Amino acid sequence: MYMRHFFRLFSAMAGPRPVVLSGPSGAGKSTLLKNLLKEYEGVFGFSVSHTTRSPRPGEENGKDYHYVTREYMQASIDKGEFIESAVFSGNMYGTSKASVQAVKDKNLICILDIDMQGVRAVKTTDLNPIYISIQPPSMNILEKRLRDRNTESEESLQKRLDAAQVDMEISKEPGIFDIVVVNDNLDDAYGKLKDALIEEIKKVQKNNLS
Ligand SMILES: Nc1nc2c(ncn2[C@@H]2O[C@H](COP(=O)(O)OP(=O)(O)O)[C@@H](O)[C@H]2O)c(=O)[nH]1
Ligand SMILES: Nc1ncnc2c1ncn2[C@@H]1O[C@H](COP(=O)(O)OP(=O)(O)O)[C@@H](O)[C@H]1O
Repeated sequence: MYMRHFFRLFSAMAGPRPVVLSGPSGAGKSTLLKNLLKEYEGVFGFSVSHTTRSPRPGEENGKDYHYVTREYMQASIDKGEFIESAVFSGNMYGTSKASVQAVKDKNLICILDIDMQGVRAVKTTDLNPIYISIQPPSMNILEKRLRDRNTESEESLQKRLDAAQVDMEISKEPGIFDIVVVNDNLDDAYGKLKDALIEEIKKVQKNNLS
């Protein structure tokens, strides 16, 4: 009884559990998380990563990513400012401590969109997120969606497809993810994602109302 009370108090102090969305490039992570941020404003907050890749048309510095140089990013990593960082498709990506803290300070559920290297690194921290894998229905559909997105050069597209193959294999290993959502029909996938998060969503809504 006493222990249960203690744990409840402890988890309330720690705030809501973060959510990690991972999965191959083109699986639909950004699309799904943008829907969540829109439908549940005041519940979710996005952990804005740093990257050395160039912004795509429509992307905003400080909103989608913090776009930085390699020199700046490496110096910040060396100073210990990052929870994790990785090289993906020739560019550096990383989650700064400040990005996650900014979301936690607002008492929101922090969403991290990170690759498999990031997932492994986060598992060694005390972040304790819910791990969700977003997977495409097939390699062919993934390739079509990535091509239709029209954001990548042929070289970048091939690198993403190679990484996707590895990602899809690793994601089958039991124990890495709490939930796997196959993004075939978007509305169905979004429904499954919401179902997986509804407990945490309700907790935050209740806390932020009281
Ligand atoms: N480890 C890690 N991966 C990240 C981070 N930010 C983004 N990524 C991953 O980097 C990969 C490439 O992201 P991006 O260039 O936006 O391309 P997209 O996935 O094709 O939209 C994706 O798998 C992201 O999940 C980060 O801070 N850390
Ligand atoms: N269920 C779906 N059906 C068809 N197209 C989709 C679906 N989900 C996402 N897309 C499209 O596929 C592309 C890749 O999705 P995106 O969210 O950018 O993936 P990720 O963030 O995982 O790289 C985008 O152009 C997006 O509009």
